[in-house]
Amino acid sequence: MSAQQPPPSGPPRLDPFAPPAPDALRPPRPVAGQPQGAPQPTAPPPPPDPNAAFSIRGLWKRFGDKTAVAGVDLDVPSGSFYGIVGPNGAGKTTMLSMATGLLRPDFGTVSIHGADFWSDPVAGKRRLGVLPDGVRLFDRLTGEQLITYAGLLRGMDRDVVAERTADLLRALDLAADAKTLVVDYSAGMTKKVALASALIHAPAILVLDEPFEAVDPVSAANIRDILASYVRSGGTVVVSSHVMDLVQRMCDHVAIIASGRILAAGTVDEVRAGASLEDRFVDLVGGRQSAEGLAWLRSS
Ligand SMILES: Nc1ncnc2c1ncn2[C@@H]1O[C@H](COP(=O)(O)OP(=O)(O)OP(=O)(O)O)[C@@H](O)[C@H]1O
Repeated sequence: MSAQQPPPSGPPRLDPFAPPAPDALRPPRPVAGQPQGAPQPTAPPPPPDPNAAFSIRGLWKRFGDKTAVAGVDLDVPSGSFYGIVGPNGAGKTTMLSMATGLLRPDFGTVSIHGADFWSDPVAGKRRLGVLPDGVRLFDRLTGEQLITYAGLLRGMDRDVVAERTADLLRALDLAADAKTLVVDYSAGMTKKVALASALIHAPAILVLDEPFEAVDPVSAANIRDILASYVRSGGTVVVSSHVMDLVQRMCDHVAIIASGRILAAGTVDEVRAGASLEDRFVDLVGGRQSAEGLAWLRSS
């Protein structure tokens, strides 16, 4: 159809690629005069905290009919070691992807040290080191080449990149496999080389989605040491993990997320409220299933 032709008459057609109408995404607003027990209006969230490493307000993401993140407000204090925990499909990866520029939110804001992220994502990304979950790497490069590439992409000096690459390969126990193609790495080695690529430019904030998945215990302890010293020197770390015990020991703050909402957030001691983080998590999230339905699984 040429630009001169008038638009077709008749009822408007539905565009399958159009984003859902805002009102379809938001939680139902309580109606004035509803009977007792009806949902009450919630107070508007406070404005973004300019001192926080991340200040997230009213973040929403929907995929078709599925609401993955349903109005998250979260402040990650600068210099904190912040754990994000939640059951499978809770929305952790989706939330972190929106906070780090990998996925555009449907609604809401993300501020990094007071600056609105999505109005200038390139500036925001300069402050971040990100270990995304399940993103393909350039795996036809060797481990050494991949880390070097990440440093050069950040505009770093070649000599500094070479020095830091060697340091990172050594610290993450990858030096012997520096010349091996990443495609031939194990899952844990791949995780470590991706972590090294996120660290090379010494970012102010590190966001690590499941950094310990598939990593052996010695390497995991080395990574924990690296992250703890990074936080002691003023950096901020946000990690998502399913390992409650690890989060309780390693992090100073934690948020529990389920069905796209924050159920509890604060210091680890505030959130666990005298119980273990795991017990608190199970209390808040629920979902324990009995194995009764799997009687057929028992050997005779
Ligand atoms: N690109 C996508 N398209 C459709 N649905 C998606 C997409 N990404 C995520 N989802 C859905 O959004 C929900 C949240 O997924 P997400 O990966 O954020 O959860 P998660 O908390 O990181 O889970 P896990 O702990 O299992 O990694 C899930 O129901 C998932 O199926």
